[in-house]
Amino acid sequence: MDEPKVTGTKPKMSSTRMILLILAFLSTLAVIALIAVAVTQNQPLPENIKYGIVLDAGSSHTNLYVYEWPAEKENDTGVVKQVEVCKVEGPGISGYSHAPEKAGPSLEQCLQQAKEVIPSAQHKETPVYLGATAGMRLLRLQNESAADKVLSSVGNTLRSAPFNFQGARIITGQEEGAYGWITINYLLGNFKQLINLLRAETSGWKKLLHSLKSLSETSGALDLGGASTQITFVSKELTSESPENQLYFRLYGKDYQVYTHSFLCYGKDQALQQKLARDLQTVENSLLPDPCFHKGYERTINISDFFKNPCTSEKKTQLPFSQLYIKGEGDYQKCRENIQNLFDKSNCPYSSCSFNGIYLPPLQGDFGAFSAFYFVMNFLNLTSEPNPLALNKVTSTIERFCARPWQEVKTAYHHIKEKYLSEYCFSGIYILSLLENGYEFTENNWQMIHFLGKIESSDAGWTLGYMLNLTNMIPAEEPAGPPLSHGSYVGLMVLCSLVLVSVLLFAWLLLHKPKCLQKGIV
Ligand SMILES: O=c1[nH]cnc2c1ncn2[C@@H]1O[C@H](COP(=O)(O)OP(=O)(O)O)[C@@H](O)[C@H]1O
Ligand SMILES: [Ca+2]
Repeated sequence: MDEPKVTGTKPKMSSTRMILLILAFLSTLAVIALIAVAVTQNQPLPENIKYGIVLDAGSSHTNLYVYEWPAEKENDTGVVKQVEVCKVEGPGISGYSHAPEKAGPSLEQCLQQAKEVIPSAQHKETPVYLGATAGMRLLRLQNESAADKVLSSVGNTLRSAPFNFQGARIITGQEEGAYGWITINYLLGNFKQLINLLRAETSGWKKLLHSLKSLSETSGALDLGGASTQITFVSKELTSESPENQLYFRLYGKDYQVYTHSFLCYGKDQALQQKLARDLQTVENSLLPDPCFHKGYERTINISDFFKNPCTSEKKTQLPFSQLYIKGEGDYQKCRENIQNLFDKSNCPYSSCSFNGIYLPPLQGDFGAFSAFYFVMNFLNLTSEPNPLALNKVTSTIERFCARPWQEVKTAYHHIKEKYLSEYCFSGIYILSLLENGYEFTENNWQMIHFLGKIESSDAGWTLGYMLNLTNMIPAEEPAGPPLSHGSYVGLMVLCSLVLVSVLLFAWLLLHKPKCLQKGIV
């Protein structure tokens, strides 16, 4: 008798199917286990936080900054952030020249605040640096021994704090410019290489695209203080005509040729002193009508100490009065012409200059403008981002603000310190003049300037760059490390697993040959 053919082959087919089914089941289990292990076993370790303190001893006041970063990642870019800022009461340390022993104790309140922010177990290992800028540069020129005494007083106070004292010194204008440039580019993520982008877990697409755009670009830095101002940017001019303005950096495996210059006496407070010293050359009596102050505003100035300042001493004249009475006129145009005289464009020994015969290569790329550039423009509502205002809009706003009578301004902004409020008109016009007449920004590249106070949670300024450099946190070469972040690693594992499942499914479909495949429906 013939055995029915079908019954002999049927058990063979179903055993293959069984094996495939078991395989598929086991693979799925394996994939689930793989993902579970990846998620649980590869959790980042609890972070060990480090701290650093920098005091910015500026001409007008001192700020203390506390920074923190995860110890394991200190060579990565963009991991250090500001966690505290404390404004020291009273004047800048150069204001203690008549009582230097009081300069140090003035810092104590802010040091106390730093002690509360940083866990006490870490006080001893936390470095503290003090950098003094143009106020102390001027004091050193005027009275070197007074400057030394002030520095030794602040040094003594910092040494007696529980932190790791690393020095109190006057930084050069070049350093101030360079560290400001490093700070903003570090915070903007401009030093990030592709590998860091892959590691960045928190950045969204927008940030990623921004970083990609700026992979090969950096932002220039414009810093306006009370006593000096700095301009720093990457210049594409290969040979520099003025070596003292040229800096070379190798950061995260890339070379940067950076132009920088610091103009002493061109911070906004000293620029006002310079302007008044010029006005005093032509004044007929002790009454000075001043177009840079609001109509109705009056101020009295003591002449006796006025010309002791190195920024005004060249203009010293004998005057038959000891006090000068300033009366505001609120006239934009006259003030602008007045301020313009501070920028001497008459001689340039190079192919191009800013002013006073100082070399300036062609302006390049975006600029971050911070410190008083930001304070003043922010007060005037002229910091609009991401679409900066056009130059003519900026000019007309400042013109209108200067034309407002002082009584009206005072009433409208009664919460603002009179010292600042009375000078926003002058400062606004000075900023325009410095950028337009001094550096020759035009309406075409004005919008490349971005007025910024903070980047994420950190203030724009030289202090962060100073600390990064002194703690060796910016390596010349890109640090080696795990190429992927925890998030990217898990993501990749999931992706691989999905591919694996799809392949297995496909194999099963091929072997199983469901009817729809055989008929060519799928
Ligand atoms: O809130 C503010 N509004 C206007 N100006 C401000 C404000 N805070 C600080 N400033 C000014 O910013 C400038 C900061 O200069 P800084 O003290 O850093 O001098 P430096 O950098 O030349 O040594 C000073 O002119 C100070 O008056
Ligand atoms: Ca400053």
